[in-house]
Amino acid sequence: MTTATMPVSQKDFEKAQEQLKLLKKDPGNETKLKLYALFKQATEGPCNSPKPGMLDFVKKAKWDAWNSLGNLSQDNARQKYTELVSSLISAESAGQTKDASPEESRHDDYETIIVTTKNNITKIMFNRPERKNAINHQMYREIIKALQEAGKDDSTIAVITGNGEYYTSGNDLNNFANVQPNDMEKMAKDGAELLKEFVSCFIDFPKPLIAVVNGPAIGISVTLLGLCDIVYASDRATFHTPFSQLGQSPEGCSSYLFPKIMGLAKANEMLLFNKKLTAAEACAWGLVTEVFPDGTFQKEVWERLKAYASLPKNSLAVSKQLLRSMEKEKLHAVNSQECEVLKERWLSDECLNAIVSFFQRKSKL
Ligand SMILES: CCCCC/C=C/CC(=O)SCCNC(=O)CCNC(=O)[C@H](O)C(C)(C)COP(=O)(O)OP(=O)(O)OC[C@H]1O[C@@H](n2cnc3c(N)ncnc32)[C@H](O)[C@@H]1OP(=O)(O)O
Repeated sequence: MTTATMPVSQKDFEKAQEQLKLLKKDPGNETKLKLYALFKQATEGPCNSPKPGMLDFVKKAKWDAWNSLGNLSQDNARQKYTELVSSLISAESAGQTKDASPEESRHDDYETIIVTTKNNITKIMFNRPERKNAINHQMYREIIKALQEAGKDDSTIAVITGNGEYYTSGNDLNNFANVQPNDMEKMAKDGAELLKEFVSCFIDFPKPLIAVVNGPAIGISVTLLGLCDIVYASDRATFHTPFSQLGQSPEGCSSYLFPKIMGLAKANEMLLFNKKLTAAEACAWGLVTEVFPDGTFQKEVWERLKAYASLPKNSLAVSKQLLRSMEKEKLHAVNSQECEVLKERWLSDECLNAIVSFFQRKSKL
């Protein structure tokens, strides 16, 4: 959470040092390192001392923490130190332990998704439950922004999930509604560009990206699972890619990744013939990593993710990038081609009839 900048005097800073000594509970190594780093930065400025040897673990951890503060000003470091001590004191007096489990912080500026960070995990949650989390243009843009930020923030892993009953019902069909005949070509061109950028963010995401599929998933939300590193699903989830039913064609690199994941014969059933999979089938076909009973889904999955997110962050990131690197160029080429084909599909009578049918309440999946 961002706090307003309030100048902190030298006297407040010294008082915070005294208060820290009164803490009854050990605040945990992570917090102690943060305090050490902020203290050094506040009193000596940016870290200029030579990096300790790899095997000098304690000194190296302290040096890394200090060095990670970069050019943070001494005033700001003093302020952050004072705030951290004050939050530790309040947490202790409220009977809470404030160790390696910081509070959840909510990222501002999003309307269609909720983005939070806690326990080294940035969670991006589709948040239009009354529309089954259908992805409108604003949501595509917000997810792009959230992924770009999550790729750079301090979190170790990122999670994508849905709020409410659905994971998501896929593309919001209103994205095609109310378009004047003269604007159709522009709608298709802009849509293809947005889609290409959106899928690219998944291809390039630099850290482990985990899908927590809390309920039914449709269309693009299913194809993107092939670009996630782990997929956990509730046994209530289903997986449906009704592209031909909608007069459309596969996206999210599924035309390339699904045959690799599940074999061509099974990919054809999903991508050509609209076969809807249960969670158990999706797991047997390799699209889902593990299925959990719905009653214990959230508890079991988040406990597991919390443990994963405490693993060394950089090691996870480089390993993920290694696993993806050989395919990246290919995936971008597939994404471009899929978007080109879709651009044409969106102008086809087959697609337009399917959309009209949905809005006339004649067809639902
Ligand atoms: C930049 C563009 C990129 C494009 C990328 C392309 C991607 C391809 C795809 O994702 S294809 C998949 C598209 N999705 C669908 O076709 C799903 C359509 N929805 C349904 O079939 C049904 O709504 C349902 C099966 C998901 C749920 O049915 P149910 O009866 O349980 O609930 P309702 O239909 O009453 O839903 C509640 C309201 O939400 C609206 N809604 C749900 N999903 C969508 C959607 N995808 N698009 C638009 N609107 C959706 C639904 O219309 C209801 O609204 P209402 O209360 O006003 O009637």
